Amino acid sequence: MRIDVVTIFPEYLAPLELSLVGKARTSGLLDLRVHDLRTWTDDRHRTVDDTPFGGGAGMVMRPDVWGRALDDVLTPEAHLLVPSPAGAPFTQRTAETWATEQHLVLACGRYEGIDSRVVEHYAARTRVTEVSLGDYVLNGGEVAALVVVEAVARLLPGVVGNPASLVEESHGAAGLLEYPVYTKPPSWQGHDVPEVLLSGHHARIARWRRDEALRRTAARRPDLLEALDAGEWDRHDLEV
Ligand SMILES: COC(=O)c1ccnc(N)c1
Repeated sequence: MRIDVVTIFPEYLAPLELSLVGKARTSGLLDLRVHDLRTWTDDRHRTVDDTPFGGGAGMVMRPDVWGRALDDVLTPEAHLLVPSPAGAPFTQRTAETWATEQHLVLACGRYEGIDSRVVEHYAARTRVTEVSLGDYVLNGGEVAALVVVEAVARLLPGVVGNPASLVEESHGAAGLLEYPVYTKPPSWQGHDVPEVLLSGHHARIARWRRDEALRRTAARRPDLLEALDAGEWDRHDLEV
Protein backbone atom coordinates (compact mmCIF):
# COMPACT_ATOMS: atom_id res chain seq x y z
CA MET A 1 0.00 0.00 0.00
CA ARG A 2 1.07 3.54 -0.76
CA ILE A 3 0.19 6.41 1.58
CA ASP A 4 1.07 10.04 0.86
CA VAL A 5 0.78 12.73 3.52
CA VAL A 6 0.87 16.41 2.50
CA THR A 7 1.50 18.89 5.33
CA ILE A 8 3.30 22.13 6.21
CA PHE A 9 4.80 20.28 9.19
CA PRO A 10 6.42 17.10 7.77
CA GLU A 11 8.32 16.59 11.03
CA TYR A 12 4.95 15.99 12.74
CA LEU A 13 4.90 12.64 10.93
CA ALA A 14 8.35 11.56 12.20
CA PRO A 15 6.82 9.02 14.67
CA LEU A 16 5.84 6.96 11.62
CA GLU A 17 9.52 6.08 11.23
CA LEU A 18 9.36 4.16 14.50
CA SER A 19 8.19 0.72 15.63
CA LEU A 20 5.84 -1.42 13.54
CA VAL A 21 4.97 1.25 10.98
CA GLY A 22 8.66 2.07 10.60
CA LYS A 23 9.43 -1.61 10.06
CA ALA A 24 6.60 -1.89 7.52
CA ARG A 25 8.17 0.99 5.57
CA THR A 26 11.65 -0.55 5.71
CA SER A 27 10.35 -3.94 4.59
CA GLY A 28 8.38 -2.40 1.73
CA LEU A 29 4.98 -3.48 3.09
CA LEU A 30 4.08 0.21 3.31
CA ASP A 31 5.24 2.91 0.88
CA LEU A 32 4.71 6.02 3.02
CA ARG A 33 5.72 9.39 1.56
CA VAL A 34 5.54 12.66 3.50
CA HIS A 35 5.51 15.90 1.48
CA ASP A 36 5.97 19.53 2.52
CA LEU A 37 3.09 21.53 1.01
CA ARG A 38 5.43 24.52 0.64
CA THR A 39 7.18 22.59 -2.16
CA TRP A 40 4.28 23.75 -4.36
CA THR A 41 4.26 27.44 -3.36
CA ASP A 42 5.05 30.03 -6.01
CA ASP A 43 6.44 32.95 -4.03
CA ARG A 44 9.60 33.88 -2.14
CA HIS A 45 7.80 33.65 1.19
CA ARG A 46 6.40 30.21 0.33
CA THR A 47 2.87 31.37 1.22
CA VAL A 48 0.19 28.70 1.75
CA ASP A 49 -2.65 30.78 3.24
CA ASP A 50 -4.64 33.98 2.86
CA THR A 51 -7.47 35.89 4.55
CA PRO A 52 -10.98 34.37 4.44
CA PHE A 53 -13.61 35.74 2.05
CA GLY A 54 -16.56 36.94 4.11
CA GLY A 55 -14.25 38.03 6.92
CA GLY A 56 -13.70 36.29 10.24
CA ALA A 57 -10.68 35.35 12.30
CA GLY A 58 -7.73 33.30 11.08
CA MET A 59 -6.46 32.32 7.66
CA VAL A 60 -7.55 29.81 5.01
CA MET A 61 -5.21 27.54 3.04
CA ARG A 62 -5.01 28.50 -0.62
CA PRO A 63 -6.62 26.27 -3.27
CA ASP A 64 -3.96 26.90 -5.92
CA VAL A 65 -1.10 25.58 -3.76
CA TRP A 66 -3.11 22.53 -2.70
CA GLY A 67 -4.16 21.97 -6.31
CA ARG A 68 -0.59 21.81 -7.55
CA ALA A 69 0.37 19.46 -4.70
CA LEU A 70 -2.56 17.08 -5.16
CA ASP A 71 -2.21 17.04 -8.95
CA ASP A 72 1.34 15.76 -8.37
CA VAL A 73 0.54 13.26 -5.61
CA LEU A 74 -2.84 11.76 -6.55
CA THR A 75 -3.05 8.66 -8.75
CA PRO A 76 -6.16 7.26 -10.47
CA GLU A 77 -6.64 4.68 -7.70
CA ALA A 78 -6.07 7.15 -4.85
CA HIS A 79 -8.58 7.82 -2.07
CA LEU A 80 -8.10 11.42 -0.83
CA LEU A 81 -8.63 11.79 2.93
CA VAL A 82 -9.01 15.20 4.56
CA PRO A 83 -8.95 15.11 8.39
CA SER A 84 -11.58 17.52 9.72
CA PRO A 85 -13.82 17.90 12.81
CA ALA A 86 -16.64 18.17 10.27
CA GLY A 87 -15.79 14.80 8.74
CA ALA A 88 -17.32 11.33 8.86
CA PRO A 89 -16.41 9.32 12.00
CA PHE A 90 -13.23 7.22 11.72
CA THR A 91 -13.82 3.78 13.28
CA GLN A 92 -12.18 0.36 13.26
CA ARG A 93 -14.50 -0.58 10.43
CA THR A 94 -13.18 2.42 8.45
CA ALA A 95 -9.60 1.34 9.15
CA GLU A 96 -10.40 -2.19 7.96
CA THR A 97 -11.91 -0.85 4.73
CA TRP A 98 -9.05 1.57 4.05
CA ALA A 99 -6.47 -1.17 4.73
CA THR A 100 -7.66 -2.80 1.50
CA GLU A 101 -6.99 0.32 -0.62
CA GLN A 102 -4.02 0.65 -2.95
CA HIS A 103 -3.34 4.35 -2.35
CA LEU A 104 -4.38 6.78 0.38
CA VAL A 105 -3.54 10.50 0.25
CA LEU A 106 -3.91 12.52 3.46
CA ALA A 107 -4.23 16.30 3.06
CA CYS A 108 -3.43 17.93 6.41
CA GLY A 109 -5.11 21.30 6.85
CA ARG A 110 -3.96 24.00 9.26
CA TYR A 111 -5.26 27.46 10.24
CA GLU A 112 -9.05 27.63 9.63
CA GLY A 113 -8.85 24.86 7.06
CA ILE A 114 -8.37 24.30 3.34
CA ASP A 115 -10.38 26.34 0.79
CA SER A 116 -13.54 24.26 0.29
CA ARG A 117 -13.15 24.30 -3.48
CA VAL A 118 -10.26 21.82 -3.16
CA VAL A 119 -12.53 19.03 -1.86
CA GLU A 120 -15.20 20.07 -4.37
CA HIS A 121 -12.71 19.96 -7.27
CA TYR A 122 -11.21 16.56 -6.45
CA ALA A 123 -14.54 14.97 -5.49
CA ALA A 124 -15.45 15.31 -9.17
CA ARG A 125 -12.48 13.17 -10.23
CA THR A 126 -11.54 10.87 -7.32
CA ARG A 127 -12.86 9.45 -4.07
CA VAL A 128 -12.65 12.08 -1.32
CA THR A 129 -13.55 11.59 2.36
CA GLU A 130 -13.44 14.23 5.06
CA VAL A 131 -12.71 12.18 8.18
CA SER A 132 -13.11 12.99 11.89
CA LEU A 133 -11.47 11.23 14.85
CA GLY A 134 -14.16 12.44 17.22
CA ASP A 135 -15.99 15.49 18.50
CA TYR A 136 -13.09 17.79 19.29
CA VAL A 137 -10.86 20.24 17.43
CA LEU A 138 -7.13 19.97 16.76
CA ASN A 139 -4.73 22.63 15.47
CA GLY A 140 -4.18 20.72 12.26
CA GLY A 141 -4.77 17.45 10.47
CA GLU A 142 -1.32 15.97 11.19
CA VAL A 143 -2.21 14.23 14.49
CA ALA A 144 -5.28 12.74 12.79
CA ALA A 145 -3.06 11.59 9.93
CA LEU A 146 -0.79 9.81 12.44
CA VAL A 147 -3.82 8.02 13.89
CA VAL A 148 -5.26 7.01 10.52
CA VAL A 149 -1.91 5.78 9.19
CA GLU A 150 -1.20 3.69 12.31
CA ALA A 151 -4.73 2.26 12.55
CA VAL A 152 -4.65 1.27 8.86
CA ALA A 153 -1.02 0.17 8.53
CA ARG A 154 -1.21 -2.23 11.49
CA LEU A 155 -3.96 -4.14 9.65
CA LEU A 156 -1.79 -4.76 6.58
CA PRO A 157 -0.77 -8.42 6.30
CA GLY A 158 2.67 -8.97 7.82
CA VAL A 159 2.83 -5.72 9.82
CA VAL A 160 1.73 -7.12 13.18
CA GLY A 161 3.75 -10.22 14.15
CA ASN A 162 0.84 -12.35 15.30
CA PRO A 163 -2.37 -11.65 13.29
CA ALA A 164 -4.35 -13.50 15.98
CA SER A 165 -3.72 -10.50 18.26
CA LEU A 166 -5.85 -8.38 15.93
CA VAL A 167 -8.90 -10.57 16.44
CA GLU A 168 -9.63 -10.04 20.14
CA GLU A 169 -8.93 -6.32 20.35
CA SER A 170 -11.42 -3.70 21.35
CA HIS A 171 -13.81 -2.95 18.48
CA GLY A 172 -12.58 -6.11 16.79
CA ALA A 173 -14.66 -8.66 14.91
CA ALA A 174 -16.90 -9.34 17.93
CA GLY A 175 -17.69 -5.61 18.20
CA LEU A 176 -16.91 -5.63 21.94
CA LEU A 177 -14.31 -3.96 24.14
CA GLU A 178 -11.38 -6.23 24.92
CA TYR A 179 -11.19 -8.24 28.15
CA PRO A 180 -8.66 -7.38 30.92
CA VAL A 181 -5.16 -8.84 30.51
CA TYR A 182 -2.61 -10.02 33.12
CA THR A 183 0.96 -11.31 33.28
CA LYS A 184 3.46 -12.33 35.99
CA PRO A 185 3.63 -12.07 38.93
CA PRO A 186 0.36 -13.91 39.88
CA SER A 187 0.01 -11.59 42.88
CA TRP A 188 1.06 -7.93 42.87
CA GLN A 189 0.41 -5.32 45.59
CA GLY A 190 -2.24 -7.65 47.03
CA HIS A 191 -4.00 -7.98 43.66
CA ASP A 192 -4.31 -11.55 42.43
CA VAL A 193 -4.77 -12.63 38.83
CA PRO A 194 -8.26 -14.20 38.39
CA GLU A 195 -7.93 -17.91 39.27
CA VAL A 196 -9.55 -19.09 36.04
CA LEU A 197 -6.63 -17.70 34.03
CA LEU A 198 -4.21 -19.93 35.97
CA SER A 199 -6.40 -23.01 35.53
CA GLY A 200 -5.22 -24.07 32.09
CA HIS A 201 -8.88 -24.84 31.32
CA HIS A 202 -9.14 -23.22 27.88
CA ALA A 203 -12.92 -23.41 27.53
CA ARG A 204 -13.44 -21.76 30.93
CA ILE A 205 -10.82 -19.13 30.12
CA ALA A 206 -12.53 -18.34 26.80
CA ARG A 207 -15.89 -18.06 28.57
CA TRP A 208 -14.45 -15.79 31.26
CA ARG A 209 -12.88 -13.54 28.63
CA ARG A 210 -16.11 -13.27 26.66
CA ASP A 211 -18.08 -12.49 29.83
CA GLU A 212 -15.56 -9.81 30.80
CA ALA A 213 -15.70 -8.29 27.32
CA LEU A 214 -19.51 -8.20 27.51
CA ARG A 215 -19.45 -6.77 31.04
CA ARG A 216 -16.97 -4.03 30.13
CA THR A 217 -18.84 -3.14 26.95
CA ALA A 218 -22.18 -2.94 28.81
CA ALA A 219 -20.62 -0.72 31.48
CA ARG A 220 -18.56 1.61 29.27
CA ARG A 221 -20.04 1.48 25.79
CA PRO A 222 -23.68 0.30 25.86
CA ASP A 223 -24.04 1.91 22.44
CA LEU A 224 -21.83 -0.85 21.00
CA LEU A 225 -24.13 -3.50 22.41
CA GLU A 226 -27.12 -1.86 20.73
CA ALA A 227 -25.23 -2.24 17.46
CA LEU A 228 -24.70 -5.96 18.00
CA ASP A 229 -27.27 -8.35 16.55
CA ALA A 230 -29.48 -9.09 19.61
CA GLY A 231 -29.40 -12.74 18.65
CA GLU A 232 -25.67 -12.99 19.24
CA TRP A 233 -25.89 -12.73 23.03
CA ASP A 234 -28.40 -12.67 25.81
CA ARG A 235 -28.50 -10.14 28.65
CA HIS A 236 -28.58 -12.98 31.18
CA ASP A 237 -24.91 -13.50 30.14
CA LEU A 238 -24.11 -10.48 32.27
CA GLU A 239 -25.63 -11.83 35.45
CA VAL A 240 -23.15 -14.68 35.78
C1 LIG B 1 -7.78 20.23 11.78
O1 LIG B 1 -8.27 18.89 11.99
C2 LIG B 1 -9.01 18.68 13.13
O2 LIG B 1 -9.20 19.55 13.96
C3 LIG B 1 -9.58 17.33 13.28
C4 LIG B 1 -9.27 16.31 12.36
C5 LIG B 1 -9.86 15.06 12.56
N1 LIG B 1 -10.68 14.80 13.59
C6 LIG B 1 -10.97 15.79 14.47
N2 LIG B 1 -11.82 15.51 15.50
C7 LIG B 1 -10.43 17.07 14.35
